[in-house]
Amino acid sequence: MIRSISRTHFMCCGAFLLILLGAIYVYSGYPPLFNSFCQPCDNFRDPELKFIEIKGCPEKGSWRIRDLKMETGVKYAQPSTQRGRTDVNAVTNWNAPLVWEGTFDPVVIDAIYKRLDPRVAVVVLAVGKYTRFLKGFLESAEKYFLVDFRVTYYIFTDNKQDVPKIELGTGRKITVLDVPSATRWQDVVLSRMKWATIAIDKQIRNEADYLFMMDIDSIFHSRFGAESLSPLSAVLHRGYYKKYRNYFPYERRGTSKAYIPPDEGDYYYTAAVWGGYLEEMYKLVKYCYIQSEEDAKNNIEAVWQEESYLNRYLLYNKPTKVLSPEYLWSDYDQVPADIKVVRISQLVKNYAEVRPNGGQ
Ligand SMILES: CC(=O)N[C@H]1[C@@H](OP(=O)(O)OP(=O)(O)OC[C@H]2O[C@@H](n3ccc(=O)[nH]c3=O)[C@H](O)[C@@H]2O)O[C@H](CO)[C@H](O)[C@@H]1O
Ligand SMILES: [Mn+2]
Repeated sequence: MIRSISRTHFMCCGAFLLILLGAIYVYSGYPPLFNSFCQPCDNFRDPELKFIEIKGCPEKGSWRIRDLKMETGVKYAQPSTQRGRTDVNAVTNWNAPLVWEGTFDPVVIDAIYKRLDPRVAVVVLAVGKYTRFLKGFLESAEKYFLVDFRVTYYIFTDNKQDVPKIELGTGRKITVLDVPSATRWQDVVLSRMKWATIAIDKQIRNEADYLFMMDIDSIFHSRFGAESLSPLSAVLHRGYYKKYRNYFPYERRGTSKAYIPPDEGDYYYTAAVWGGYLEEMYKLVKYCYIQSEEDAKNNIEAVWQEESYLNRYLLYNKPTKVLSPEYLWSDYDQVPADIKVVRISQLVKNYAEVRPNGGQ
């Protein structure tokens, strides 16, 4: 009798303990046990190529931008179901936001995303004479780029001594990494994919939740804020956002891994600004790197280097946010009426002087 009571007693205590532990686990905010810890890390399947295994994601991945929570008491204008931008389309045909000035309220956006406090990595190359662009880029980014967020600029350069000392805001820092010099600009722009892949593996994965790839020859002029964040965000190239898809400068040679057939295509995206979850970006930069290596083995260089692979990837793996050309304009071009704000703009530069092998 005593033995049977103590057995029942023991089982009850055990069950109670299990329930208690389960409750603690759920309340502590951990992801469900049987859900993947690294959702964005499934391998990428290119429709025409064989299975490409791109492994990554050893991270816990508890940070998720889809969490659209806001505190009580935030004061902002009521959103309208009737009024909004009518001169541009603010949604893609796969129902992702297409972000223009007037399609978001910065107060609401900041109230949502500052709570999440993501660690943002910005990867830029400044090889050869391009170190001259660092000062303007960094100083203007400190004024306008994700202000009050944690940002680390990863500067890849062959010229460490030319990296300027810039006063940085709280929570912001610069990490300088060595890369070799190059004799062709084409090699530099393509190498961005390789260095980003390696640096994510070695270092950035432990230091960032979100990653942007950017050109260095640019100046920020206005807010470039958290409205740009999503699992995978790409920017419409200013030169093609009103053009018919067959005029896009996609890679059209069937022999290249970046090939896009005629009559296909959504938008033409620039490779000068793009960003996303660290693991989404890892998949994408590694994809561009692997595909360009494959092409190189066959003596092919895609027509617009990494931009060509990026465009192929994004055609078959749609971005979750598309940013208007406000998120990368150019000082070469006049600003049309539909661009209400130039948030960042590429500088006019003397290509022949600044690049190791000249060229346009
Ligand atoms: C607006 C736009 O669509 N820009 C694209 C276009 O830019 P651009 O013609 O503006 O190319 P670019 O000369 O700025 O090169 C791209 C970036 O590579 C780095 N760099 C380049 C050369 C060099 O000697 N040292 C160096 O550091 C630097 O960060 C630079 O900003 O074509 C390039 C090559 O296809 C890239 O796709 C760019 O993203
Ligand atoms: Mn550029």
